[in-house]
Amino acid sequence: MHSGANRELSGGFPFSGEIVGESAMTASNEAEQRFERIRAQLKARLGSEVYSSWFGRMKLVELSKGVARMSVPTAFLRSWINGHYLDVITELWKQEEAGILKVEVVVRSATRHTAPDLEAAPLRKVAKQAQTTLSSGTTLGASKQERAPLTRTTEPDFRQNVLGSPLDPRYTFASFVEGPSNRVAFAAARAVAESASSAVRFNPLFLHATVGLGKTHLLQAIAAESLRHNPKSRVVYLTAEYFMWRFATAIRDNNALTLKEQLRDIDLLIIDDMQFLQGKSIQHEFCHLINMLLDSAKQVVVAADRPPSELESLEPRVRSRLNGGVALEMAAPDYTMRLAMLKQRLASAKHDDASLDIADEILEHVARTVTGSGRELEGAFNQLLFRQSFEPQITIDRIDEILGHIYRTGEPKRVRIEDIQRIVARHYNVSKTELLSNRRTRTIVKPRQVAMYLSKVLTPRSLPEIGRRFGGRDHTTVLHAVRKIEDLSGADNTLAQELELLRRLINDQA
Ligand SMILES: Nc1ncnc2c1ncn2[C@@H]1O[C@H](COP(=O)(O)OP(=O)(O)OP(=O)(O)O)[C@@H](O)[C@H]1O
Repeated sequence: MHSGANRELSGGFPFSGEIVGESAMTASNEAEQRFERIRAQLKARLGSEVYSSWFGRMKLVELSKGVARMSVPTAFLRSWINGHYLDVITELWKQEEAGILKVEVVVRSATRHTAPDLEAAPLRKVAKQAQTTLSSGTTLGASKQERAPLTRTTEPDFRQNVLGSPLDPRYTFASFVEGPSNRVAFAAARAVAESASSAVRFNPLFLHATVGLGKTHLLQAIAAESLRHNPKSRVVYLTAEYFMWRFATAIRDNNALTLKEQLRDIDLLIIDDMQFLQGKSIQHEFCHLINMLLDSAKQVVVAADRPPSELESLEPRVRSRLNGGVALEMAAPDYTMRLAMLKQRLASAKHDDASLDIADEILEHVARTVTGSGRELEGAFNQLLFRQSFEPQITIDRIDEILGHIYRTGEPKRVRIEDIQRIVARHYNVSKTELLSNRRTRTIVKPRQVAMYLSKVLTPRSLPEIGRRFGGRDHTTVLHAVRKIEDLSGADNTLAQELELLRRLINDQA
């Protein structure tokens, strides 16, 4: 994190804090008082039930240069408020402060921290799913702030409009360790990021690798670097799952046309986790979009866990379009790269806390023994840092003991959907058959939605796959369940505690 200087608001309210997240910013008392009055008026106009459903967790981030910026915890809340209440909020702000030109609602992405713990890996995936960036730094969802710190080279951008979110500023070319296993992919990524849109050479550029080998890091570095080279270019980074969700909600809210127009108007489209793109109509939209971009010589970059020819769930025409460019594989890092990654993480951690240190021989030992992906190394490093804080004289034997499960399995523990279903069913005293059935009684709907939610946050499974595992439901049903539980748990402490308890039971089981 970096400290931001005190600033003077246009309305004359002093405002100080950091530019990392709304939690880091403290709006002045006067601004807060105005916001409080707006909240009270919203409650009076809409009734306390509607108010608490949509605005209960809204906070003031900033009042600056004619812009009132508020934050909410989920992308869903943001899109709902924007779609239904932006006019009324704008009107109320204007009554409070005539100089307000614009009202923005952003997602509190930077405040989602999880403990540095290996089991957190699947959670990162969920956060990643909800990311989109436009050149103007616009948000649709949460960002991957849970990741361990790498060097920040840019400040997060909080400007918002209809699409997109700030990229994770730690994912840059500078923080990406290059070596024999990713050199070609790295060079292609740089070439794409540095070339003007008129000089498109590898199109589409398709990067593939198994989990945790740096695809997302490289994709986000492409986006960040392209924007650095050409700040006016329109860059969109999003995951396939998020693309699906955007279309599903746009269709539901009758604004698919607007979304299509926004997507048509971009210079660089970057799609992550392509293997999760499901559904005929969504694939049709996607195919249409990339055809249009490729035909107008706009760059498309795609990443997946396998080459295009093996993406069986994709329609043949989407596959063939992806096959028409350059496909490059990234493999696991060698010892030198692993050591460089660990050293880089340590340097970044020291940047935040100069008292931290880990002996070279320990880093070398970990680089020799944790031979899998960047994500495993990240997990091992976080464990090391955590242990060092209360075992400063830590020995190599002790490290082997702590990291043994990574060495043994080569992968963090995986939670299974069956275990989630079993544990949730037992907790709520329903049978697994009922959980998977079509019964819609409240006593069954809630456990079913909780189980779907936990499946999404505790496993790397896609929404369509979770839908299949819950009695052949559609992915939009799963998405609805995830959003519902996410929103309810923010307002309902008992539910939040239940979820925490279930998480523990499930993790103990894994
Ligand atoms: N070559 C590398 N240099 C620096 N960091 C790396 C490298 N490869 C992986 N990492 C780090 O490992 C972690 C996992 O990488 P990332 O999320 O980019 O993997 P991924 O290939 O997208 O995985 P998944 O398929 O699960 O989405 C990140 O913290 C990333 O910064």
